[in-house]
Amino acid sequence: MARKFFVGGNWKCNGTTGEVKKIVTTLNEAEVPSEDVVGSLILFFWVAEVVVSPPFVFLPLVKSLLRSDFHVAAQNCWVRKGGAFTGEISAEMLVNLGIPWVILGHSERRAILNESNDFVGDKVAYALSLGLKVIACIGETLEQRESGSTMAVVAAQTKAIADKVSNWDNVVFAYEPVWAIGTGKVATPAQAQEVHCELRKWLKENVGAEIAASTRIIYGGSVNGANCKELAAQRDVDGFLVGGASLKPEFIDIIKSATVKKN
Ligand SMILES: O=C(CO)COP(=O)(O)O
Repeated sequence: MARKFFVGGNWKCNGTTGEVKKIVTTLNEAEVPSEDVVGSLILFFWVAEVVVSPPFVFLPLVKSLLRSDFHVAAQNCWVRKGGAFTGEISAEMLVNLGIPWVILGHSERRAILNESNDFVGDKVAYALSLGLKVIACIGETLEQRESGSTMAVVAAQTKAIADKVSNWDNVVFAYEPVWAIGTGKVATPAQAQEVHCELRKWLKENVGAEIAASTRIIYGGSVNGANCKELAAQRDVDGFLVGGASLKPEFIDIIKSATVKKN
């Protein structure tokens, strides 16, 4: 089955009510290839799945205003059933609010909040068990890349998730090299393709050929309107997780890169 191009916008810890409304208006007015609008068999391969991820407090507002062919994601959720965990948001709450997606294991949470591979694996498994769809983030630091351990790091992060997942239908991997996040230093198309290809190979060998072929691996790290086309042309790049540029109108151009022909 063809992997549908996926574009996620991670708004991180940004925005006021006014700014959020402005971004949603821009998205709602954009003409992009999308599921519901196109909706025909002939153009099926052409469409993109678009998911935006505002901070928790804006989720209900964004969900209520956003066009129906785009979806929303939370940026995190608690690892198990909710309860006495002050300051946390549970997966049950996301389900209750009708939030279909959640981003888990973002490098900012791994690095700043000390989320371990195991902890992220548990979160992914729990969120999936409640029916949430998960964007699972993985990626190496500059130090790890320079010491030649990129694939070992990415494989260990993936294994901690794979060990706890049995149904892969609702999993998208986001490969986000830490050195490319928010730095303006984007991975070259060849660097992105290399890791995506290796990761797919890892999935084939350790999970199964079918799952490796159908699971989307998207790239994140300084993606913008200018560099998205070259990246989108890479065979194993199935879309993007966009930070800074997802707050700007150029996010629309990034969505449109879904139509770029693969090399
Ligand atoms: O972390 C990211 C998306 O999750 C990428 O952020 P930037 O696009 O701002 O580099």
